Amino acid sequence: EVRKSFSHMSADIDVFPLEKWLWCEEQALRKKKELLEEYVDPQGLYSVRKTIAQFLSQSRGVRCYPEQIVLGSGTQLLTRQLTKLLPKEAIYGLEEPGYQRMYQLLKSEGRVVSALEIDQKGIRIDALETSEANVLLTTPSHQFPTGAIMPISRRIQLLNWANSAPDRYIVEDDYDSEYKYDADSIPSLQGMDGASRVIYMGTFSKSLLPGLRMSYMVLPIPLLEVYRKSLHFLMSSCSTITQLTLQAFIETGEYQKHIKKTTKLYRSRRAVLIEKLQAKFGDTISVKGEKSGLHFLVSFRVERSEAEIKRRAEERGLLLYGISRFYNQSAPPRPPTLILGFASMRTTQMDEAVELLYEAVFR
Ligand SMILES: Cc1ncc(COP(=O)(O)O)c(CN[C@H](CF)CCC(=O)O)c1O
Repeated sequence: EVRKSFSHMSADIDVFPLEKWLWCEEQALRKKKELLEEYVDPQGLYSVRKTIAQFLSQSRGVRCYPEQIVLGSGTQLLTRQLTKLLPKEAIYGLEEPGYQRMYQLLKSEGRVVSALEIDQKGIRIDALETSEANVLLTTPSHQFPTGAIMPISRRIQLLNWANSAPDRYIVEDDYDSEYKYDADSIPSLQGMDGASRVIYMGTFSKSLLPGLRMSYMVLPIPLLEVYRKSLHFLMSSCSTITQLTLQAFIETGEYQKHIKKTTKLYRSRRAVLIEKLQAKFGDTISVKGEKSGLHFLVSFRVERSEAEIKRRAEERGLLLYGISRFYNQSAPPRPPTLILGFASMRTTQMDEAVELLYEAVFR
């Protein structure tokens, strides 16, 4: 149904290789069921972390030992654990616009958070340097939500920033980095970091399903030592079954196959949707952030406000998300801008969804 088809938070279950996943799950359960009798390693099963470390090295140039990986059921939960490893007087810098749930999480933890200006290359170094922030959360692969891809030059500046004062860290949130269309994949910041300044965050929510709640962070060795001392009491928050199934799914090559297949599918869904939007809206819209990831931004050169467009869409049964949800400490700019996801947008739904969007903007 077309109601949630523009949502950047939803996946398309019809695209998920359920039969293969179930086969992996059955193998895992039959061969390793005794692991379910006990609590496994708080960081997640070593064998699973080894598989993920190998995958990260090949796909993202992340350099780490399995020991440095911590599995967690969600990026937020891992970030909460991370704040307990960092100096308690740390000041957190987040991108503006940025991942508002991370901003809200840090505030709820009583942390000092400053929202920092970005440009078309991602976080601005001058904004970072004039701020008091010493822990920066950034999304260099595909800035969330604008889609900016951070070039190597800016990445080097960022690493220089992190190395020019003590207790500075960069949290590299690499969500949906598996999907690149018209841009070559730039290796991770973590792989360029020679000084244990980068904490790498990843998730299977975008490449597989958010419902699996399988995410991970890669801790630099010094922080791993703090983790082992201060968070040793935590039990793993990820289901052992899901861990074992994911391991089998990666080791049998099914994960790589799925990424290839969905990259092709999402590339074409994205192209067809943009074509239909441009055919319908002409030069009243501008699209950006479509070179990678599972969503892009559309700005509308119209008088109507974002809130008004959202409301009229909902009246017509179409759920929309506006850019203002990602502004934490400043007002969103004009013109009204929406974040349109295409991972769960079937091509058969596009005409209806675009028509409803058009009515919400112009009727
Ligand atoms: C920047 C960013 N880093 C990670 C995740 C993945 O988190 P997890 O599934 O917990 O591993 C998301 C997921 N995207 C959010 C949930 F869909 C968007 C919410 C909204 O827009 O309110 C994200 O945007």
